[in-house]
Amino acid sequence: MGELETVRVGIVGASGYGGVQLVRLIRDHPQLDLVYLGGDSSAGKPFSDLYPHLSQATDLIIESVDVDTIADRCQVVFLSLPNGLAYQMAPRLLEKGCKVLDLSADYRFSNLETYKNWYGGDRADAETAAVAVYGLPELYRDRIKDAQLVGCPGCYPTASILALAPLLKQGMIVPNSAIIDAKSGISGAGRQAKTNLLLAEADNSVAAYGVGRHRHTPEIESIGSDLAGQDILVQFTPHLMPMVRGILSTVYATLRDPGLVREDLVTIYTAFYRNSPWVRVLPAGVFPQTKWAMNSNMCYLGVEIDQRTDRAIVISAIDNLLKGQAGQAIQCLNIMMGWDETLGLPELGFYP
Ligand SMILES: NC(=O)C1=CN([C@@H]2O[C@H](COP(=O)(O)OP(=O)(O)OC[C@H]3O[C@@H](n4cnc5c(N)ncnc54)[C@H](OP(=O)(O)O)[C@@H]3O)[C@@H](O)[C@H]2O)C=CC1
Ligand SMILES: CC(=O)N[C@@H](CCC(=O)OP(=O)(O)O)C(=O)O
Repeated sequence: MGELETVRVGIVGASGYGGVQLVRLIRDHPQLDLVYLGGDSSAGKPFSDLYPHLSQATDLIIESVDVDTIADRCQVVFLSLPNGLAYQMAPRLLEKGCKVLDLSADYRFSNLETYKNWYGGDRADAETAAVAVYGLPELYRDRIKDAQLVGCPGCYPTASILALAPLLKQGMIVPNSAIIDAKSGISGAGRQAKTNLLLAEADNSVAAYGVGRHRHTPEIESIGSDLAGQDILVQFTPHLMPMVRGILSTVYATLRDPGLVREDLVTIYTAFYRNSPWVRVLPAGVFPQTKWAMNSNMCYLGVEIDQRTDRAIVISAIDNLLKGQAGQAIQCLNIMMGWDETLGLPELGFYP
């Protein structure tokens, strides 16, 4: 096999939690060359001033965003920005020939009306949105391969959809019966200062938020409906946990076939994810914890059936900043470039 091409990449939103993961992952990736960092309030500062412990990773200075400059320098651009900004940049970056991976919600919805209902904003980029591919490789690998624009999934949707997908795809559950109880570490909220994210507020405490109305609900439902081949609804409740990283998503759904036992589910899930190196289905009776996934791009799945209620219970653990965000974006890029899906990504987590 010949040498793989080295690709010039840039990050817009480099100072944030997604940006800083990307800097580290790109530095450890054999085929990527980091040539551009962009931002807003951090513009003009060397990245190493913001993150001195990463000074050996890059000596780039964060620049204010100028699409022409980015496109001149980069073949691939990661947009790691608050919702509502990527759609103002992506169409021009694509026009100039860049491949774009958006970590925000802007390109996750094939139906822009759904996006506008939940996120607001005035979208004039329907043509661009129509060519975006949802960046969950385990389900859409074939489409990601040919994509120029990938809308990377949210962290809760990644954990929750991977837990539900085999059940939905194979029509195994009663429609609308899925209930998702999910917990996230605080880094899921990004690096912004907010009162509820203060140590004094969040430590030694667990709280639900966005109850019955979190914006990841329509994202899970739209992908879930695509898998099920019919419109489905889910009940989704997120919780903020007193930890930095990780998502644990526990999914309950009523099985159509009461005769199934948990070993059947292990077999079905193992077969479904047999070509997915970043999903590990655990043996019967084993359930994951978030710490297993910390600093790994792996999603761990544990499955069970409660014979009394005929419910499948699937527990999914990921690192919200890796498989839930920056790691998954690199996984998508690997596929877009025709590289091995695992290239440059951390497999083993930090433990304990
Ligand atoms: N955190 C997580 O676990 C996950 C986050 N996501 C999504 O990924 C995206 C990034 O998240 P995260 O890294 O956590 O967010 P952060 O709040 O940590 O970072 C946001 C970044 O956006 C930059 N930025 C803000 N406004 C502008 C602007 N007008 N022009 C240029 N840059 C701007 C900031 O730059 P500056 O400091 O220079 O102002 C900062 O670097 C978000 O859409 C988020 O919803 C998705 C999955 C998981
Ligand atoms: C703990 C926490 O606050 N988590 C974030 C989810 C992060 C994420 O994936 O959000 P996007 O869909 O905006 O990319 C939240 O609930 O808003």
